[in-house]
Amino acid sequence: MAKLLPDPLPILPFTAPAPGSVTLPGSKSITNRALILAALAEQPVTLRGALFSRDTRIMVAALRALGFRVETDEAELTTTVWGLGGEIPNAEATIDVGNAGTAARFLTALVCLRKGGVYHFDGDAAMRARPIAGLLDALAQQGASADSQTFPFTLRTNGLPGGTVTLNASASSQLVSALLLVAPRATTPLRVELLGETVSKPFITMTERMVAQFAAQALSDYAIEGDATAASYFAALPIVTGGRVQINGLTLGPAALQGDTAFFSLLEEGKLITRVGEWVESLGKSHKRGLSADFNAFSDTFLTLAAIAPLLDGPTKITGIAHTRHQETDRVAGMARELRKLGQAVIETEDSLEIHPRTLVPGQVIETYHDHRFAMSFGVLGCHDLHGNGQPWLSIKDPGCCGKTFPHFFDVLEKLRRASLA
Ligand SMILES: O=C(O)C1=C[C@@H](OP(=O)(O)O)[C@@H](O)[C@H](O)C1
Ligand SMILES: C=C(OP(=O)(O)O)C(=O)O
Repeated sequence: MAKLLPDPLPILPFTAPAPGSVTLPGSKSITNRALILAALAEQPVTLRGALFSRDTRIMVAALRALGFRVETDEAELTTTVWGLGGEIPNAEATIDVGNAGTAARFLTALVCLRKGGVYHFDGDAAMRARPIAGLLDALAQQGASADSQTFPFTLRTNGLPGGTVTLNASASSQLVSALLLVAPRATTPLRVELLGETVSKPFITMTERMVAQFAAQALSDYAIEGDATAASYFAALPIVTGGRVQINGLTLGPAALQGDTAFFSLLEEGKLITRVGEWVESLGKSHKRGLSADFNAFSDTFLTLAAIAPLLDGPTKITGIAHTRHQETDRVAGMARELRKLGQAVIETEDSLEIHPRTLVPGQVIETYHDHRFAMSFGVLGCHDLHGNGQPWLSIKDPGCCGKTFPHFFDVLEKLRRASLA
């Protein structure tokens, strides 16, 4: 467990360039998919390099509530799930999905494999506003019935007979991924016909590839990549502090499962960073021009760029992010509000933000809206030495909310700062 942080947490700026090394936590998206796929396997599967965070603990607790045997070893970063080949042991369970989108969507589809099951789902207040209706509608076409189209709901399940279902996944790609994860266990082939446009497409490809990995052979071990979204904060750090950071555990290239690695290419093409092996290096002051990019395919990283946009020359324009208004919080509105508090000029549309850098206003407490990405993104901005004397000028409210995906984030940042002074 991460140690208790002061709330609000003043961020100590870096007074020297940041040469240091970080090891990424395991990917949230891969860990929570692998937990589901391991539960569906015919044999025990051990996940290695697994993430231990609020979202993955929620998934483990839910699998146990459903009757699966799951053993975790946090020191070793391993989790073993005794797969039951598509059987869901418990016919009735109460499942708390917190604010984990992956758990919410994937478990809703998983329990439908059980004939005659009754499952009571609920989550955080924020989850009650997040999209699930499209998935419930698709599952209803397979014989499941829910007593509400939003959390909380009780889901009565009837197995997955297969055939064609229609799905509107314009709100979240996780609705598609949820069906794809369980489809191989349907009685006859299950075909998903998508209605309308889908967001966050690389996450659907990740699901397809992982389903194929688990289907190809009876796995006993599965290695989890480092979290590429978490890596975005350490890609941004040298832009803020100068110097370079070594990022261990990031998988790049064609083998990479995570589309969020596109953030690195964006910063490289924008000449904000350069990469040599695992090292990410700032290209220095003269190159710090604002960027324009469509973030639809890797939107979890838009907050990382938006938060450091005040330090870039000229405007930064971020498009393709309307769907993020229905995530942990309304991320577009929240980001505009926090940047304006810091004195920035922000033009907000339904699906975009344009940030025009202005002189930063010190002494602000950043509201985090129970959203880990606000805490971590503005945590990186706070590393900028605004006053030139190493004194904090920005604080983060509820910094512990980073525990959703990266419980030790602020410890890692502080270690890097200390390393920069050595
Ligand atoms: O499938 C996944 O693991 C995810 C899909 C994306 O969500 P949406 O499809 O809701 O955009 C992403 O934002 C989320 O952090 C993880
Ligand atoms: C959108 C996110 O999470 P979730 O899995 O809850 O959708 C995120 O981690 O940025």
